[in-house]
Amino acid sequence: MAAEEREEEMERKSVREKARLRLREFDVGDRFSHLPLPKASVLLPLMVRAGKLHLLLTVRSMQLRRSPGEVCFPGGKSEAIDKDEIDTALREAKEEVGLQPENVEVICRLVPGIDKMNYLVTPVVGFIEDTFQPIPNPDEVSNVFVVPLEYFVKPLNYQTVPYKTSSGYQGRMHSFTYDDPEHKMSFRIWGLTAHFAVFLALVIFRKRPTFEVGYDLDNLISSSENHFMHLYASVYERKKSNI
Ligand SMILES: CCCC(=O)SCCNC(=O)CCNC(=O)[C@H](O)C(C)(C)COP(=O)(O)OP(=O)(O)OC[C@H]1O[C@@H](n2cnc3c(N)ncnc32)[C@H](O)[C@@H]1OP(=O)(O)O
Ligand SMILES: [Mg+2]
Repeated sequence: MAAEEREEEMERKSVREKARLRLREFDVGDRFSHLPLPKASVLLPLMVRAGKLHLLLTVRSMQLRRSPGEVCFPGGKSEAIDKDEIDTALREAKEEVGLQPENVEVICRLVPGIDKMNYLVTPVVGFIEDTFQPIPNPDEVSNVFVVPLEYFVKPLNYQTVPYKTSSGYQGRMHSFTYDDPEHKMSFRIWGLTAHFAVFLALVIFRKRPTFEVGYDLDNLISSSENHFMHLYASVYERKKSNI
């Protein structure tokens, strides 16, 4: 290995090691697994490219019934064969973009979110190699692209949009437009996907973003869990009153 390559390899390892340590502090493990909602998982695939962390994202096929054409992470609903949320994320990533589970270094599970169908969606963070060549399954995925993780704290094109869930919970959603130099295309990343990407960037970079977030950044762990519990309470109350 040439000296330059050796240096690059060492830099890659140190970027990964720093991120790994920060992520482990935020690992929720199976603490939310008992909640009585249908389950889904997404894989937040991190890679180091040109010395910087990047996230891999997909564009959903236009043929899908749910959220066609939207940007999301590889992922999907839990199936009976899945042992836990990590299994679901890895199985779905294999099905959707041809990522082999043995090529993912799983680091942690982060605080879940709730989607518009009231699924409990667990984000699983894992490292992949930057040499990974996705094989999109055309039934589910129409495109795959990568975004520097830093974009989710320091975007060039950002909006915040109001939303109200079916359970009556009101909030604001992040919406990023990313001009991808590789595909020479713009991608809009919003909603739950943007929410997970922002949280991941906050956990890893520990710096104040250039836009408002609904967290106390000095107490990110408790603040993110409180945020989720408010959302969950509103969904739970609604489900109870519908019984
Ligand atoms: C409250 C905020 C709400 C929002 O944020 S909306 C704004 C932006 N959108 C987002 O952020 C996307 C958020 N959603 C997601 O990430 C995903 O929908 C979520 C929650 C992880 C669930 O994963 P999905 O991908 O919907 O589920 P999935 O992968 O299990 O299945 C998708 C559909 O594909 C189908 N499918 C699976 N394998 C297939 C195959 N081999 N050939 C053809 N179709 C196949 C599967 O049946 C499913 O269809 P359906 O949804 O049941 O109609
Ligand atoms: Mg899916």
